[in-house]
Amino acid sequence: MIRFEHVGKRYGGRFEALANIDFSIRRGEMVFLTGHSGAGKSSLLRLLMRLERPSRGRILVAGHDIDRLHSSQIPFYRRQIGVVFQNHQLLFDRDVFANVALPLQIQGVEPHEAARRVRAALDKVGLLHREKALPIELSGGEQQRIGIARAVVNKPALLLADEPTGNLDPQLSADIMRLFEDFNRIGTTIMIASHDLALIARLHHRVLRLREGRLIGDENSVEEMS
Ligand SMILES: Nc1ncnc2c1ncn2[C@@H]1O[C@H](COP(=O)(O)OP(=O)(O)OP(=O)(O)O)[C@@H](O)[C@H]1O
Repeated sequence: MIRFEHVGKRYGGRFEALANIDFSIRRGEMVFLTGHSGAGKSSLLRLLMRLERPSRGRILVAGHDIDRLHSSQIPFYRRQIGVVFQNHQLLFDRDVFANVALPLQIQGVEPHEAARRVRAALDKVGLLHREKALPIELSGGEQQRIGIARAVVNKPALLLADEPTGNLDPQLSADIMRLFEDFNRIGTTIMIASHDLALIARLHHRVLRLREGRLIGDENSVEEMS
C-alpha cells in the first residue's frame, strides 16, 4: 500500500532531515516508526500526507506516485488518510459531536448521514455518551480518543498517528494502542510515530527505526532484535 523508494528530504536546500529511505508497508499492516527527537519521524509522516514533497526518490501509495498528484486531487488523497496528533488539535469551543463531525462537514456530507457516522465513530472509541461534552470537560485520554474518532470518521484506509500517547500515562497509552489495534483488525493500515520504546516493545508489531534521518532498522518486533 505504501512504498518509499530512496526518499530524501532537505529543508531549505541544505539540512537533510531524511536520506535514502526505502521501505514498503502492505495493506492492513500496523507499523511503528521510532527514533530519537529530530530523527525525522514527523517529516516522514508529513511526506506521506503530502504536506511536504520529497527532495529525492518516490513515494507510492496504492500504486500512485503522490508527488504527481494534481493539486485538485490532493484533498481526495488526504481524505483516505486519518491523522491523529499528540495534542489532538480539538476545537475547544465546539462539543465532542461537532469536533468529530468536522471532516464530514468540510466534505459536505448530508447531516443525517454525518450524524450516523459520528455516532458510529464515537461508539468505537467508547465515548458515545459524551457527545454533548466540551473537550475541556474530558480527561487527556478521552480527548485523545475523540481525536481518534475524528480521524476514523471517514473510514480511512490509512491511519497515521504522530506521538498519539505523548501526554498520557502508561495505562492510558496502552488503552489508546489497543484502540489502534482494533482499527487495524478491521483492515485499516496503521503507522504510528512514537518514541515510547517500552510501550512499543510490549506490542508485537513491525518497527521502523530512524536515526538522524536514516532508516537503521526494520524489525517485526523490538523483541526480535535481542
Ligand atoms: N519545516 C522545517 N524546516 C526546517 N527544518 C525542519 C522542518 N521540519 C523539521 N525540520 C528538521 O528536520 C529534522 C527532523 O525533524 P522531525 O520533526 O521530522 O523529527 P522527529 O523525529 O519527528 O522529532 P520529534 O520526535 O522531536 O518530533 C529536525 O532536525 C528538524 O529540526
